[in-house]
Amino acid sequence: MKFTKMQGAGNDYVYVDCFKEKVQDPAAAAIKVSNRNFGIGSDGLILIMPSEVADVRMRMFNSDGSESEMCGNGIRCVAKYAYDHGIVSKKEITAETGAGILTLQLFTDGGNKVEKVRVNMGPPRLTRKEIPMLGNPDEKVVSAPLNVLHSTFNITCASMGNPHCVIFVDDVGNFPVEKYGPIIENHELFPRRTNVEFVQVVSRTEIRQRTWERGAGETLACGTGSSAVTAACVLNGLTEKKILNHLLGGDLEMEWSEDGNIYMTGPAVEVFSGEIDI
Ligand SMILES: N[C@@H](CCC[C@H](N)C(=O)O)C(=O)O
Repeated sequence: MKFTKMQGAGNDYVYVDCFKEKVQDPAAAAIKVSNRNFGIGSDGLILIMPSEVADVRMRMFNSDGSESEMCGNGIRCVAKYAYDHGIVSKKEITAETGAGILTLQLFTDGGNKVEKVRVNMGPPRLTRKEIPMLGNPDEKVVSAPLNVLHSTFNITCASMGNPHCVIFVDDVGNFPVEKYGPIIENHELFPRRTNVEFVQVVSRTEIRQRTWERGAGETLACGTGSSAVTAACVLNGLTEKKILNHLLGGDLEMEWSEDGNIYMTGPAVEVFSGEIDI
């Protein structure tokens, strides 16, 4: 299988061009290629596919083989691959995902390669039934208490096509993400599990985020997570609607716009290409 390794803010995936390649069992391939000792090493596998309703289609698999509806850092890299490898020739493109059809704006460098992408991530979906979460289906979850081990956290939850649980902490750098992340990911409140974001507010326009991803563990960045966090910051009255998010692997510019959609702007980088037996 021919592949290209790409990363967006350090959130790295193995990408397969399914305009040319066929992947029989993507879940098994995701587990194999993601292994950082015996495989290529990544947070998961992303298939770049033809679409009947958009310029390109993305399917995304976590490193444990589970499929997610959406990947924010991944969709920027899909857009870069599609433009740089001649699948599209426009600088505004559409992409079909499990979270619907998204519109992306591409920014190129001097060599006409994409270096930055702005994505309309759509609106945050805030009710329990949309996330999904147990409890009153029409209720929003904003700063609701959740007991984990011997601590109580106030959680704010949102779906960006995939589920997110946001927790504000005082010192995110020293927060034990590995201790609490997996317990909240698998908490009975979330029937499809959840991604978990730990966030420190630096100012009204700047935050720091670490993410425990469903199906992958702690990663260097999460684009859908950053979008859910932007909504959570505003809903809790902590920041303006336009913020700079510092993640472990880089920065994302975020905006919850007046049109109700969340816009994310960030880097997309091709690392290397190769071939692997699967
Ligand atoms: N890192 C991604 C999200 C990947 C999927 C997630 N782990 C899930 O299972 O929903 C991003 O940048 O959004």
